Parts: sequence; structure tokens; C-alpha cells
Amino acid sequence: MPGTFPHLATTTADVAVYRILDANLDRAREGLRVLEDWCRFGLNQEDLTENLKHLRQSLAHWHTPDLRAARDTPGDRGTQLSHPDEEQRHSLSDVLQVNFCRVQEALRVLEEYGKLYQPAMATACKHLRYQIYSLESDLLGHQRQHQLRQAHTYLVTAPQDNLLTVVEAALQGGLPLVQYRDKHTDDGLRLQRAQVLKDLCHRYGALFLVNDRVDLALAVDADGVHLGQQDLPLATARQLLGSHRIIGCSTTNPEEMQRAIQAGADYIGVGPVFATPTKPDKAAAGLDYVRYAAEHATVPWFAIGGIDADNLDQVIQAGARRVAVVRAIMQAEAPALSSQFFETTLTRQSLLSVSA
Ligand SMILES: Cc1ncc(COP(=O)(O)OP(=O)(O)O)c(N)n1
Ligand SMILES: Cc1ncsc1CCOP(=O)(O)O
Ligand SMILES: [Mg+2]
Repeated sequence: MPGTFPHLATTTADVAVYRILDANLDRAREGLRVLEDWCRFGLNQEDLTENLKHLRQSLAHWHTPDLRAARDTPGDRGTQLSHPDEEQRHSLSDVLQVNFCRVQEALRVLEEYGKLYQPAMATACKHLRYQIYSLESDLLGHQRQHQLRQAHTYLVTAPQDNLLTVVEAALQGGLPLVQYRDKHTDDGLRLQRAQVLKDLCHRYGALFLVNDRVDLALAVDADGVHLGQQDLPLATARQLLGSHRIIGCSTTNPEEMQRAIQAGADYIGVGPVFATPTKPDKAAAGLDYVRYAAEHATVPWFAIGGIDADNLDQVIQAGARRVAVVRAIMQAEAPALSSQFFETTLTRQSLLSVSA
């Protein structure tokens, strides 16, 4: 077989290899186009768009007429094959993840069969595959930041027996952001719960962060971590989590806010706005600190502490457009309706503020 690949396929095996190369060049280029279009139209990320376009064009170079000539779509038994997982996508992140996998698999196939056809092609596809791996974490990081900016309601969970039922109901109500907070359960159970919650959030296209614990966040590949003033320094957490994950920071006053932003926090908590039994050890920072944040915060910020449907208007009037809650959803009769109420009210207010 080696060396028996003239420009026109001569044996049945040659034709089959040509068809595999043709199909996978199509697969890889189509997947790259899906990723490129989200970077262009969804994330408005020019660099990422340019990178993906360049990779797509590099692949096109190898898609020669003799490979295309081997195509036999009517004779392709695979066109009828499908799998339930291929028929639906749970979220944008799901679309991105699936298409990264598609491109990586196709490049692997091109590398292996390319060794029979043109070794230079195999080498080129290997290099492209490694470029895609690093592009994936970069794009994932931008997608997380995009989702964070779009989120207006942040559920911070409380340890209760119906934790999963409440969180799933809230996700069904459109909750975009969840933080697993559990100060006293043993680590084995916390790890297990964090993994289940992360999978649940990603099934609904929501971000999942872990409170306090960078190790748990890494162990379950969470989207990030939320740090308080007594937790790991943000710089250390950033070293461990990297730039593609989200790090949030609690703040109760302007000094803590400025320190958190200078340290590179992707978002901050602003509160407790009102005294709350959920965090009885912390005095209320009051609406004045919300007003200060509205004026000075240069990163996304979530008002937190004693916030519910009854006092949401006051918090909005003080300038908040994002809130984090525990009891208002965890103890709601209907967590889905509660999430929907917060998210629609705050999203509407944000749009009104932008157009004002
Ligand atoms: C969004 C948000 N803001 C503040 C907190 C409080 O964090 P927590 O770990 O409960 O308390 P401190 O570490 O800040 O004392 C939060 N969880 N989420
Ligand atoms: C975790 C946290 N950080 C500041 S206040 C608070 C608790 C908020 O709980 P609730 O929304 O039930 O008042
Ligand atoms: Mg903490």
C-alpha cells in the first residue's frame, strides 16, 4: 500500500481512504465554521474568529479534487445513522463542546489516514489538532464570561434535603448561575453533590461555581469559585484555576471592592444588603453600599443578603441589576417561578437602563 497513492485512486482500498479523508475534511471544516460563527456573532471576539477562519482555510488547502472525486454520498451507509444525543443540544456551551469534539476527532482521523496518502497532510492535521485544544479552553473562557455578563439572578444554595429538586426547578425557571455553598458537610459528600449539581447546571446551560473551595471546583471542573475575605487569596486561586475560569469575591465595603477588582475578580458580591439569618455573623452593609457599587464597580456585581421579591424594587432603585439569593429561591413555594420573576424583572430593568 505505501506509495500506491497516485493522484487518482486505483484500488478499492485507495478509494475508501480517499472517501474517509474527504468526509473528515468536510466534518472538520463544518465544525470549525460552527465555532467560528459563534465567536463572530455571539461573542464578538475578532481574534478568536480570525484564528478559526485561518484554521478552516488551512484545512481547505488539503481538500483536493482527487479526494472530492472519491465522494459517493448515495452509497454512504453512514448517512442514515444517528444517535439521540446528536438530535438535540442543551445549551450554547453544548453546541461549542460537541463541535470541538467533532473537529478534534476528524483531525485525528485525517492524521492517521493521511499517513497513507500524504505524510505532510498527517503532520499538518496533528499541528492543527493541538491548536484546536488550546483554542477550546480560550473559547470556553470567553463563553463563561459572556454567560456571566448575561446573568442577573444568582442562586447560592443552602444545604437542605430537597437541594437537587429546588435547583432543578430553579433552572427550569431560567436560572443562569448557581453557587454550591455548604460550610459543614464532609468533603466526600460535598464532592459528590458538587459533581451532580455541575452536571445539572450544564444540562440547563447554566454556570456552576463552588463557594470557598478551589479544590472542589477543580475536582468537578466547575466554571469557577466564589471567595470570601477569609478564603484563599484571589491570586492563589487564579494560579490554580487559570484565566479561563470565573473567580468571584465577597465585598462589604469600598476598600474590599477596590482590592477585589485590582486582584482580578471577574465579579463581586455586594452585601449583605439587609441583615439575614442565612449569614447571621455579618452586619448589613445597607443600600448605600449598593449605590456605591452602582457608581464605582467596574466588573459585574451581585447584590446579596436578605433580598426577596418584596424588597427587590428597593435594591433595583439603589442601582442593582444583578442579585444573589439563598432563601428567596431555596425556600420558595415555587422555585421555578421565583427564578423566573427575578431574572425577567432584572433583565427588563437592565434593558431599560441601557436604552435610557
Ligand atoms: C455572590 C456571593 N457573595 C457573597 C457570598 C458570601 O460568601 P460566603 O463564603 O458565604 O461568606 P464569606 O466567605 O464572604 O464570609 C457568596 N457566597 N456569594
Ligand atoms: C452568602 C451570603 N453572603 C452575604 S449575605 C449571604 C446570605 C444571603 O442569604 P439570603 O438570600 O437567604 O438572605
Ligand atoms: Mg467564603
